[in-house]
Amino acid sequence: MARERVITPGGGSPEGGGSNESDRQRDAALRPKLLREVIGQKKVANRLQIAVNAAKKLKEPLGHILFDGPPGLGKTTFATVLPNELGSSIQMTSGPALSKPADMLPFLTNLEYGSILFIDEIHRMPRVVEEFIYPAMEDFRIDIVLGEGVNARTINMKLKPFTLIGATTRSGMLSGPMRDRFKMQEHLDYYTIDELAQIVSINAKKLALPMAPEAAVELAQRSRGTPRVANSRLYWVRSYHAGHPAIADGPVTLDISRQALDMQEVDRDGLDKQDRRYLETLIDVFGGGPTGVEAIAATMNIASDTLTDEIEPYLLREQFIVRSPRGRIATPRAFELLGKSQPKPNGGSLFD
Ligand SMILES: Nc1ncnc2c1ncn2[C@@H]1O[C@H](COP(=O)(O)OP(=O)(O)OP(=O)(O)O)[C@@H](O)[C@H]1O
Repeated sequence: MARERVITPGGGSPEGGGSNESDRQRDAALRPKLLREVIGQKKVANRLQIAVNAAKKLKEPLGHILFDGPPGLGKTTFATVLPNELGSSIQMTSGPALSKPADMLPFLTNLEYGSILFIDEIHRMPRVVEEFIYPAMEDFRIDIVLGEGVNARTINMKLKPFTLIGATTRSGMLSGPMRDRFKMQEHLDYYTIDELAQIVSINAKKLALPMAPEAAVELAQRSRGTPRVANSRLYWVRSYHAGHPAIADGPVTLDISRQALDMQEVDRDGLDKQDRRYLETLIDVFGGGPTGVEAIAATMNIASDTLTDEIEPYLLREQFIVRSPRGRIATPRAFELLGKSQPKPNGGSLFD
């Protein structure tokens, strides 16, 4: 298995968008170790398998890879599976932890032939660091400037050929030159109920939690198409089950799964309190929109990045909201969910 080294300049933690440290530790325990254990994302997994086979056969490092997609869909999972497949090591950091070129040095000097450097939230890396690693990505060398002004000298340092894996929830924020340096660019999409139910069943087994297949499907249906959400709901169902002596000895049934999720205020569409608060704000405060995301964020007292990266992608996909040039608009489905009637400006619908 791969050796994993997490080095964070400045002592920070390599946090990615959309998850806190305890989520990350729990995720790590449930993460698939090999490509064949990865559920769903079949086209991506097949392409990666070919790239891994080729790298092994040609005895070359894997080309640089960029993963993009909403949080919790498996970008880190794919990045950590690859060194296991290749028998190489991985170092992990994140864009916000790399504020200056010197922050890259511990990683670059620790590289081994064919090892992986994983940068989560790569879109948040400052431009100066981005430009510093271009030659590292292209020619496996870096230019270090020593001294200042007229005394400045540039030293050229050779690096061991390696693979950079970047993960981003916002590929649009990456510069063109950075994006172009990745040989493979893979987009991860939401999972089907079936795929998520498989992940739930496998992870329930890893946690030694007996669970009826219908209970796993119920949990999958309420997990916003996202494995990380499914994992966190699974941990809650496990606590609910263990916390009720009357049921703790039997398996988790459909009923138990429903009761646990109802208690956590996760509805049948998988929306939680935060999602409903978003829709309530948009409908009650802004009349269903159109309104800008900054205004919604300020009213909810929440960072607008959290809305755009974590809450909105699923609401958009499930058509509870739409985006227009003038801002976000609640759809009839959102009004229906909250039991509100839709205003008809000028006698017409918002969508006229
Ligand atoms: N394809 C998959 N098959 C099985 N389990 C998966 C898969 N993708 C993700 N998971 C599960 O979901 C958890 C979260 O996934 P992961 O941390 O890779 O998401 P991420 O996209 O990197 O999120 P972020 O960008 O927020 O860091 C993993 O620990 C794993 O348990």
